Amino acid sequence: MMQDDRIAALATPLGESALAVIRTSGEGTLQALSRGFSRPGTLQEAPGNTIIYGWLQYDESRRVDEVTVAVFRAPRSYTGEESAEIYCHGSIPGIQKIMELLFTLGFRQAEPGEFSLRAFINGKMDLTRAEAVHEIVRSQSRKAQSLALNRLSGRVFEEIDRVKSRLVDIMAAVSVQLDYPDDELPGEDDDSGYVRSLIPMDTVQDAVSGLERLVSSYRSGRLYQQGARVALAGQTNAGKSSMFNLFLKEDRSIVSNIHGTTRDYIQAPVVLDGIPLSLYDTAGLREVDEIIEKEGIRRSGQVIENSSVILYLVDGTNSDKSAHAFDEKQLERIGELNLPCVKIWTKTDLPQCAPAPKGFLPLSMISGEGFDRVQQAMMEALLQGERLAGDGDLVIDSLRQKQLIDDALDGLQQALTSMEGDQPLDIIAMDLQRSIRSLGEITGEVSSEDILDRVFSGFCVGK
Ligand SMILES: Nc1nc2c(c(=O)[nH]1)N(C=O)[C@@H](CNc1ccc(C(=O)N[C@@H](CCC(=O)O)C(=O)O)cc1)CN2
Ligand SMILES: Nc1nc2c(ncn2[C@@H]2O[C@H](COP(=O)(O)OP(=O)(O)OP(=O)(O)O)[C@@H](O)[C@H]2O)c(=O)[nH]1
Ligand SMILES: [Mg+2]
Repeated sequence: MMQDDRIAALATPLGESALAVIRTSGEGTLQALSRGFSRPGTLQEAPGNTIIYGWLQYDESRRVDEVTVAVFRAPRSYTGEESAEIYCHGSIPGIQKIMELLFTLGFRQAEPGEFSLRAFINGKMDLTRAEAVHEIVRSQSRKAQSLALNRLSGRVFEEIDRVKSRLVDIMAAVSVQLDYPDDELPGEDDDSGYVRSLIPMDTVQDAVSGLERLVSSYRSGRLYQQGARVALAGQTNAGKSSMFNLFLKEDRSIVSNIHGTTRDYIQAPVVLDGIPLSLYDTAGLREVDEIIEKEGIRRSGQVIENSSVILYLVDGTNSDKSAHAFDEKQLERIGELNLPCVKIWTKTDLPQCAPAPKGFLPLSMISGEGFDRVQQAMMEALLQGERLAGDGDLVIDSLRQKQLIDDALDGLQQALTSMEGDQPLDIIAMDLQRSIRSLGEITGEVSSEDILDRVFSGFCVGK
């Protein structure tokens, strides 16, 4: 990607809307834009952070749209470059015509994430903030958006920077010793004590626990951003579709006492505790020869295998022994797949319902009794020991960041082991250096084209 040319992109969805925003950026943007503007002088002389009204046009007789243009002067803009935002009418052909005009004026279509890439290159934001911009746009729940806002305001950056600067201080002292090994070198026998005086264990331990906290927030970060797939499974008539409707608070899936009512699985989105869930009602499991139902069961099997958590329902009023054996076989298979599973005993409102066996949560779809407990158990299964994040918590949501923190932790743990094993100072220094490098990569202080490509290519065009 070149940084010295002018880029343009639609920043809002392409569709019918009251207004649409087209972003432009790069040195010479206002000069270029003014050649297609009804008031070229006004636009060129406009101070930064002002809005100019006028027409986009090839000339007086070939007008393209009536617009307002927001003017940003370098370095006071999102990208840090001279920029302009065009507020036009939100019509698809209108937008297309404006983009064509911009191309003839010397702008090119921006790559995905290119505005944010430029902001990073021009020192407007570090990589954790740039990733947060993208995470905000993608957030599917209010909680996910709040957590991404914390990151945009620099909370991840600050935490990483805090840990890193302590390690850098240690490295500085270590480097001096490595460069001038003869200075104040104590006796050979007392080497480890001297290494420990240069590298305070508790500072390294503190760095480890800070980084471990961040890594462990990743699971809930993922959960808030990506959500989870929840499959309702069990034999026919167990109450899966009833439960599906209970989740959605809507009569969405057909419920009947005829076994095999649901054949095609049904998917619906639902947000629970700020976590966007994809809920699947599946075909009841049973041995059948009928070809359509058989296919429905096969497809449901795939949905179940690909879910993050399974809610397995058993009809508590069914006293049939072979039915119980069938359930046990299914649960065994789920166990083998290593999928988290919540076992639910349904129809507890009916007098013929047997008491829920050990490990099963009782539930009545009619009264809703037990539903809170089931939802809670499902969340616990999804979080696997993590606690739910609060709005103000520091939670990471980038696999890239998580992997780099893992690398940094690895280096620190290695350093600690080497210290315990009284390894020479230069070996320990290499481990510390590796950690520092990984931390620098998280914020983008250390970066390469590859890294930047990986971060920004997933963005939307116009971001
Ligand atoms: N019109 C508009 N609204 C927007 C954005 C945008 O790019 N344009 N944003 C895009 O994500 C978000 C806000 N983020 C922004 C970040 C920095 C600057 C900016 O111009 N910063 C300058 C000037 C700051 C100042 O005047 O004090 C700077 O940092 O130097 C603008 C928006 C959401 N709303
Ligand atoms: N009393 C009572 N009836 C229930 C309960 N849950 C489900 N039912 C009834 O049980 C029958 C089957 O419920 P569904 O939700 O259709 O069962 P399913 O698991 O989706 O069945 P298939 O689609 O055939 O696999 C319906 O008549 C429901 O009204 C419950 O908790 N209490
Ligand atoms: Mg059903």
